[in-house]
Amino acid sequence: MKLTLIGNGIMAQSLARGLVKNHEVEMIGRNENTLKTIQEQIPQITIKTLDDQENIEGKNIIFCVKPYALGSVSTRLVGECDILFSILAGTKLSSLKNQIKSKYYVRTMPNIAASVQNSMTTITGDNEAKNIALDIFSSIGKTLWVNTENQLDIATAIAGSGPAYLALVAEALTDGAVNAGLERHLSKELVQGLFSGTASLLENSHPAIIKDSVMSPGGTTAAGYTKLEEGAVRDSMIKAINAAYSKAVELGKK
Ligand SMILES: NC(=O)C1=CN([C@@H]2O[C@H](COP(=O)(O)OP(=O)(O)OC[C@H]3O[C@@H](n4cnc5c(N)ncnc54)[C@H](O)[C@@H]3O)[C@@H](O)[C@H]2O)C=CC1
Ligand SMILES: O=C(O)[C@@H]1CCC=N1
Repeated sequence: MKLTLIGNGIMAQSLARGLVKNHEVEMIGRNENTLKTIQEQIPQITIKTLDDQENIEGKNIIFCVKPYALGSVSTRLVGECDILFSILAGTKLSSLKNQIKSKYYVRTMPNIAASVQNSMTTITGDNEAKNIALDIFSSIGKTLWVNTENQLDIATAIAGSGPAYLALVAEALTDGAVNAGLERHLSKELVQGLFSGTASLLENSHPAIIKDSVMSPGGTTAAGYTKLEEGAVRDSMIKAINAAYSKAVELGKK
């Protein structure tokens, strides 16, 4: 299947890197030089600059611009596409329907790990396009179909924004090891291994069980864990997800 990405930013490039393995990929952007540089890095894609009257008739579009650019880009699109897949945070299906003509509409929320084919992508929209959507986004990682846009907005907070939150934890742990006296390159390697091993454990174990099985009475883990509770890490995580979700809802009202 041929897929047309509109936008050439971080996410369009991440998606393209994964999608080229199984699909024909066209990338439409504003700047020819930027597109050429991207094509040098992902030679399988075809590139095209956005026309003032860009014909999308019969195409399968993955819309990858910033939410605020929906209005200005959509006025340049003519014709009716087959399926419009949007990755825009917060932007409602109703808003897409008002501004871009398509047979079917799908909202998706991938994450930056699409670039290494390990995205966690949440999807909702027209049921007629469900199987195609799951098939396309499965080629860049795991997928989860949900039935409401509200669920997708919550998924945006956790799986869309989540890499930034986990990256913060990874960076902080690394700094902690450096603070304790370990060389940075060794600290970094340890944290990479830690994340990968813990991700494997999480496939089959509840987080609380993992925590309980690590924490010995009066041991090192308990000593460190107390500090995390003092720093309200759990409370901060819950508040972060709530704030990101509220922002997605707010973007949807614009
Ligand atoms: N960065 C991330 O981790 C994720 C981002 N998203 C969503 O992906 C979308 C793109 O985000 P990024 O790739 O991070 O942003 P970016 O800034 O890297 O890319 C945005 C793209 O939109 C284009 N664009 C902006 N205004 C335009 C206009 N007026 N006319 C034509 N093109 C225009 C830019 O040229 C660029 O190609 C956003 O809607 C965001 O909500 C979704 C999941 C994860
Ligand atoms: O920060 C944002 O708004 C986008 C959506 C999810 C990840 N990045």
